[in-house]
Amino acid sequence: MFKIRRGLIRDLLLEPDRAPPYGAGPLRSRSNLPPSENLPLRTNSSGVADLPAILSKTDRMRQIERFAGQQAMREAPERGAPHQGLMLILSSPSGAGKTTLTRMLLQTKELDLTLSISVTTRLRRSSEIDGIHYTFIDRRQFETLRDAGELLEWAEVHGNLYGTPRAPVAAVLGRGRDVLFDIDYQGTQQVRQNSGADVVTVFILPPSMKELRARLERRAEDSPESIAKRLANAREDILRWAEYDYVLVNHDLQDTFDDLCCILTAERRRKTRVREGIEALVKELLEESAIKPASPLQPESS
Ligand SMILES: Nc1nc2c(ncn2[C@@H]2O[C@H](COP(=O)(O)OP(=O)(O)O)[C@@H](O)[C@H]2O)c(=O)[nH]1
Ligand SMILES: Nc1ncnc2c1ncn2[C@@H]1O[C@H](COP(=O)(O)OP(=O)(O)O)[C@@H](O)[C@H]1O
Repeated sequence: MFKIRRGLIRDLLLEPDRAPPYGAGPLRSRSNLPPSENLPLRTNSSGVADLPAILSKTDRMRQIERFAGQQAMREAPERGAPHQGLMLILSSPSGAGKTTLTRMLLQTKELDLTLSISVTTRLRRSSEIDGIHYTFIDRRQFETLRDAGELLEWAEVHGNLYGTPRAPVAAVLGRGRDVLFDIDYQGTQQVRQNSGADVVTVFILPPSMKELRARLERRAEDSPESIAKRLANAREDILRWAEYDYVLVNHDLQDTFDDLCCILTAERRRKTRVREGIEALVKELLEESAIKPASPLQPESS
């Protein structure tokens, strides 16, 4: 079962500044939580978390847990070379929740995801750490990287430049590990063109435009002009939903997170991604079934 501690959800929804950076600190195990924390988390109609609460996991997630060993199987040396990792891309209009979901995925160590840290010319927000959420660079540095071919993809979004450094992504994928991307539709198109079968794309929609605006205002990280620009650009973003493999409506944060875990698990188990390991296992099964059973014991002569 993939567990998120209650405090993390509260921090992410209500006090994003207090949320630990990506991947920081171990999660508490559910069995260590006091009983009052073992309650399902739901957000109310205004999108604010009802507390106290937690994300109990449902049978759906227990099924996922049963398959948790598949990553190890993909990498088992005796079953052949490690499979190339997959690229999980999240996109959404600004404020729909992809940064929050990214944090939850990274905090869930069992998922074993590595974030692709983009470079950007945007100004750093107060809640962001250079080198963890983004690497903040100026336009000249960005253009140097881009012109040297060091970016896997890049785009201009809301008047700023964003790009994915190529080398770290290749290194992680080459070790058979999966990489998580928080990039826009333009970047998604470029990655898909270059990396086709290894790419899984998920589009996150807000439940309503009213709620999208409310989330951007509650996040309180951008100027009113910047929020207005993000809302104006949301129309164009939203229209891109059909280009994605999966589309989720982020009404309840826990439900959306659960759905993402299901998508990731199913995609990891695709026949094309586990073929080498399964072929080796099937060979062993066939060899084992061909071994003749030992002959029955002869009765001792008196
Ligand atoms: N193409 C591309 N888009 C990116 C990259 N990094 C971030 N973005 C997108 O840029 C947009 C703006 O991101 P950000 O400034 O963090 O604002 P937010 O979406 O309001 O949190 C979002 O749609 C991100 O997904 C990148 O490396 N490449
Ligand atoms: N399902 C949800 N219900 C209520 N608030 C949410 C939900 N998902 C995210 N939020 C909040 O909405 C705001 C914007 O989310 P964020 O993850 O920063 O969006 P994005 O990265 O897509 O711009 C944040 O304050 C976050 O805590």
